[in-house]
Amino acid sequence: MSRFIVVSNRLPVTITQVEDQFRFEPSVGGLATALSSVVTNESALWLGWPGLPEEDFSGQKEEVKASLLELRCFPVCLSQEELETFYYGFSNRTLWPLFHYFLQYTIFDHRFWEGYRSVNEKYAEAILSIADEEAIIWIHDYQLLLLPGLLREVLPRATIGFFLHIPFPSYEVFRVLPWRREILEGLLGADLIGFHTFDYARHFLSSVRRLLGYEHELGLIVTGTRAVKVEVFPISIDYRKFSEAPADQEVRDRIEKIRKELGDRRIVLSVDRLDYTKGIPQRLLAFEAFLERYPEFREKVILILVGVPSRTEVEHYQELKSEVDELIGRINGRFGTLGWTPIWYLSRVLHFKELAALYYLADVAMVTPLRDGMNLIAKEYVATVPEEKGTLILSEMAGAAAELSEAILVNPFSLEDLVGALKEALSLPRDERLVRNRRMKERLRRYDIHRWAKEFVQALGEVKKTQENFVSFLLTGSERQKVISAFKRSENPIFFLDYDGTLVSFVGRPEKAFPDPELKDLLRGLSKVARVVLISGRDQETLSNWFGDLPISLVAEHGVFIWEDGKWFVTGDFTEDWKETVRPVLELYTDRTPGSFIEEKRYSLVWHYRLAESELGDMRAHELKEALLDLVHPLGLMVLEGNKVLEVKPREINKGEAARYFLERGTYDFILAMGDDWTDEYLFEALPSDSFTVKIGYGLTKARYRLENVKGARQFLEEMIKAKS
Ligand SMILES: O=P(O)(O)OC[C@H]1O[C@H](O[C@H]2O[C@H](CO)[C@@H](O)[C@H](O)[C@H]2O)[C@H](O)[C@@H](O)[C@@H]1O
Ligand SMILES: O=c1ccn([C@@H]2O[C@H](COP(=O)(O)OP(=O)(O)O)[C@@H](O)[C@H]2O)c(=O)[nH]1
Repeated sequence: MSRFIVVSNRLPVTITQVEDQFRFEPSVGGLATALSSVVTNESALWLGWPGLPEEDFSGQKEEVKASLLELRCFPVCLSQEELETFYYGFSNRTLWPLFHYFLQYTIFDHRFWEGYRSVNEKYAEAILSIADEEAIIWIHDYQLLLLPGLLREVLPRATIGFFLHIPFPSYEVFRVLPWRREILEGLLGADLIGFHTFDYARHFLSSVRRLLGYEHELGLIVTGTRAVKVEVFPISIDYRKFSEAPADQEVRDRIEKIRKELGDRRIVLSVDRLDYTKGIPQRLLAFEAFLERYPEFREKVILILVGVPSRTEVEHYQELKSEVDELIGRINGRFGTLGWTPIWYLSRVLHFKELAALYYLADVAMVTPLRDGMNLIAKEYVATVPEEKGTLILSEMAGAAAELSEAILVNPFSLEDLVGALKEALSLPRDERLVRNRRMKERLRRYDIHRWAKEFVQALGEVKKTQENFVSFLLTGSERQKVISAFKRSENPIFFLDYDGTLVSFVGRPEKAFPDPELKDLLRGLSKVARVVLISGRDQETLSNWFGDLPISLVAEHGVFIWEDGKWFVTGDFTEDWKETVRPVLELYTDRTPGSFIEEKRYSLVWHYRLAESELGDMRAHELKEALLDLVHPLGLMVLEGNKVLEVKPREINKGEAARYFLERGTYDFILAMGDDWTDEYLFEALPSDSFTVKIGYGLTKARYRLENVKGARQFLEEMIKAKS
């Protein structure tokens, strides 16, 4: 069994076939390049696709597998058909364009989706063959969005991290995906989800909230069953490897050779996979416009354009290739002279040393994608180029722009911006270049790829610890029997039961959550075997209308009123004059938040926002709470935060105080309390330590136990009745 497993669609090595020999070469692409320096540990294994359809090596599968295992790579072999639907289909004709805001290129095809799901399942099976609950599994990128959820079903305790290398689009774009919920649920199988930038994380959190209804606090999402952390980790590079490359003899020789060929011409460098997200045609058009507008630079500048063929079976990539070829031909034909070709075009993969030589030589690197998750070329260039020499032109739409703010930042859709940036970059004084590069180099040196990986893995461990605070025991198995046996032995038991969210589920309007006949029977049954106190935030009238016919006690408004022997009495000397001061503030927020409304109780005012648009509701609730804090304190009031409600009420009223009223007037040898939200935490906290306290649902709690939902709570209470009969 392996301890640390990295999973990505592409292994960091790709198989290529030369005659009947297989060669294993490093894969190109940011992810493969970045992570290859992370999986170095003996017990680590990298699982992924080796880059060729399995039909191409079917006769030698075992041999290939063995060679890959020696490199600590565990292959997931994919057939041509699987690649069609999973890789060229859903991954690169649906998710890739959609997540990069190319809606016009996005195809929604059910066949692609089926293929995507089944290949994700195939990955899950492969992982399960080498991992158990103790494993740390780090999954990468958009090809495997369902994998965390699939693994979680089988390994509920495993440590699973997920990192997305491409942008997560705004909710308005993501919402068009027909399988948007499945995708989010798949991701939420992870313990930690990482993004390159704060904006991507923000977009993800917003989609989770709007589509699945899960809130978050400082990036911690609490679903019905788990806590998942969302964090920002901008990927970096192996800084040392790049900064030290120019000292390597082979790199020096290459530099020398190119320099000789170019003389003192200035170099503008452009390196990308040939991908429509990279803004290559726009860059070429800008270079053309630059030569046109500034003739003094003709013959003095060369654009070296490296375009690495990529995803060549997808039509938009083929179209891009033709477009780039044509543009280069046109520009070279238009401006070229016998001694000067304006654009040198390399349409192949360059190896590290070739690339390093170009980075070293380039006066300007033009990194102007229309959208890019991060873009490592920008970082590699800054790390390699001498500090007094290079200038980086960087697109605002690349994740890297969030860190490399000393670059000349451009909007890649603006020809004017691009042309102006080229002119500025080629004219920047030496000192200015030095200052800018030093700052960027220092940042990359400190936060390199090792730090990135280390911080992610560390954060993964911390999430696991945070989760422990959430997990009061699920009330199952022997623990459940223990509680039931204690109840069976008791002679004078008491149950404190919350109503909404505990005995009935939430609905849009509170008055609609009335008790069903089964619940009434359940409470009647319970009242025969224990003293039952229904302890709620609801008003007196509702509670006595609904439950007045049962032999149970009722607590209304969190403890203001108690119903015993068929009548209500008030538990303290409360006033309501404060309402005139507080009500206008609540009204102001109600007017500003469609869907919200005020509920007036005898001694409290409640602002409900369950029906408001979720993000707006949360934002307004936050603002309202702030606005109320200063106001309520001198009035002896407090603001209580419940489930999509804010309640203003006298400070001394809470469910804990209400429970004390009963405990001081009787001797009980078994105390059970059940509740689902913050108002019930006062109850859990106030009870003696040997009480049996149960939180319904998942969340931070003082309760000893947890039950998953209303259904589970009712089932448990049924068992309690049976135990005594
Ligand atoms: O595997 P391919 O389909 O050939 O594509 C190559 C890789 O492209 C993408 O790279 C992304 O990750 C980089 C590192 O985090 C980031 O700098 C860049 O902005 C992203 O586009 C893709 O995400 C990888 O999965 C591919 O392997
Ligand atoms: O000829 C090339 C072109 C690119 N790369 C590597 O490919 C990666 C490209 O990563 P980036 O994040 O810029 O974009 P991606 O291709 O992942 O979208 C970088 O690490 C480059 O060093 C390479 O090895 N040879």
